[in-house]
Amino acid sequence: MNFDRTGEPITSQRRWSKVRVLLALVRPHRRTLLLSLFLGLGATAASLATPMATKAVLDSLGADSSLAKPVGLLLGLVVLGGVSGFAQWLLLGRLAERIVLTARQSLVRRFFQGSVGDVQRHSPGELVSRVTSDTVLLREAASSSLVDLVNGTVALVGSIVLMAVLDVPLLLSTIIALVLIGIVMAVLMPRIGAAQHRAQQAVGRLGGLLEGGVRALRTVKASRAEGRESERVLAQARDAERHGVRAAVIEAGAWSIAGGGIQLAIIAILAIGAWRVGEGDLTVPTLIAFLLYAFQLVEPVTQLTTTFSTLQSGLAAATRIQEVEEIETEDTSHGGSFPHHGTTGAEIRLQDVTVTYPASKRPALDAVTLSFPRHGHTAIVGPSGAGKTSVFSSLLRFTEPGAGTITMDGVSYADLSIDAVRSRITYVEQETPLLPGTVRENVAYRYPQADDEEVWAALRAVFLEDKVRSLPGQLDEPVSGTSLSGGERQRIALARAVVHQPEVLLLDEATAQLDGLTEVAVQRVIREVALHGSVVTIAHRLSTVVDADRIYLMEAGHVRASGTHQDLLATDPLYRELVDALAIPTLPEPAPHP
Ligand SMILES: Nc1ncnc2c1ncn2[C@@H]1O[C@H](COP(=O)(O)OP(=O)(O)OP(=O)(O)O)[C@@H](O)[C@H]1O
Repeated sequence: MNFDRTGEPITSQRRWSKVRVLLALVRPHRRTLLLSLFLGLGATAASLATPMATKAVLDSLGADSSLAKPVGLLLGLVVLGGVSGFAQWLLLGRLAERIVLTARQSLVRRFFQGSVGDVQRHSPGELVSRVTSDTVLLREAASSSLVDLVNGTVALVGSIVLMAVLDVPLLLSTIIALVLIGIVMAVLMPRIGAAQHRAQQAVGRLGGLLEGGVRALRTVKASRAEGRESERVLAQARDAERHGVRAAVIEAGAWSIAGGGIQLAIIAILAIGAWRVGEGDLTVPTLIAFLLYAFQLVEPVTQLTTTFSTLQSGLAAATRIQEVEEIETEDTSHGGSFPHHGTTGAEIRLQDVTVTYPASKRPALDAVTLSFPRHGHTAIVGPSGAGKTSVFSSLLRFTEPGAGTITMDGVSYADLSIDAVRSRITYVEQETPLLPGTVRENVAYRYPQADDEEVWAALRAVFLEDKVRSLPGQLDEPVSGTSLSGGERQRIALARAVVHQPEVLLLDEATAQLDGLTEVAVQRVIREVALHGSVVTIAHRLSTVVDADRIYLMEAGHVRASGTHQDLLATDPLYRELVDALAIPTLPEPAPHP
């Protein structure tokens, strides 16, 4: 039995599921594959018939008959083989590219349609390597290898049958060589596959580490850790090289054994054949035709060796692709929608909501009850790990609660589609990621139908109009080429939230210190959106909490207290501690209650 890297046995069921990944890729292109198989068989048939046609030419020499017919046949076979082979390779080249596209489409859709938790369990660099390099390995296995496998087998079996027609005793040495080669291959091929799988895993880890390192390049440099970081990434490159070399060495061994075995069989055929010709037991044309078949065997045998190796590498890639295929896609349209509502904003309630993450024993939210009114600003505060982000994840349905209910405008989330819920919520992440594209595309991301006037108005609201007008491309300036500061990036994300009046705005404030302008922009956005909609903030700034209409103080998955800033200051020591940490400068202590 073979074992994978984790020590888990590679059972026939797991092997079969990898094959299923390959077949699923091929299925949409089966007609093209069948056509190229058919053309390949044409080429194989032509090459199988060639020794017989050669024998016919040689036989006609002694028989005083016309040479024209057998020579014409030989020429015809050469043309048939050439044309079929050419057409087959053209088709296969196209098929390979289509297969790689099919695989990439399926993976990319999984990434974007899988749940946040499932997708983000993988490192981005790892996922990239699966889309870019693993699909290429799979492409070879799913296109030319499948065709080569069939053609090689037909050529092998056809040659043996035709050799048997020519002379059975001579066939014996060929059969012995083929059986020995088969045994050696059965032992070596799984080892090639395992080494290739490990090399691919190392390349995947390399992608993950590289992505993380480049993302944190400033920290790396400021910590003078360039050498350490590149060593960490290169260790994976060396690991990939080690396993790659191991696979190549085994492959070279397998290839030489296969080729060498056939060469030895040819020598044996030549020696035995020559002796039998001398005995008058065999004709020269038959021996030549037999030798031509034996020489022809070199190609299918070595081709099958290479094909098996390519298939192994494709199956190893299929395993890694299958891991992504196992990410369940979210059906965002399943469920009901809201009845037409004429009012602005939305009222949301969480009733006894409990959330426990798969990897965790303790619930992140434990029977939490919260309500967010249709209009106004509600802040959630609490120490790290209190469950604030989990409230947002539940509101956005990134996470489904294990117990309890969430309702929006009185309709339970259970009766609503994910699309219906998310269509009414605008979310500003703490990290405020900008997407590849222009300033306009980034600002209008949530509301793509926004016209230029609306985009400029949103930029104006967050004090970014002058900055964007100063860029050479203005709204068409790509954000990747723009040296936007951290605060400016946060304000682009805020502009994205206000380009269209949101019904519900979930704002996860940055924990890092905001520049004064950005802080004012945050307050302004909260105030304006809260006039007509519901704003819920995960607040990390004193300026955000003081004006909130209501504050929920969370601790260890519970709601510990709620009220206004002044209420909580007066009643809750944990809140006072938090405020002390947030306050710059510290607020004066409230006057003691009489
Ligand atoms: N995907 C996850 N898998 C397992 N545990 C998680 C996951 N996300 C959060 N947790 C855990 O759930 C608890 C609540 O996390 P949550 O992110 O909601 O807290 P938070 O109040 O937002 O913290 P912070 O202010 O540090 O962001 C923590 O103990 C956290 O470790």
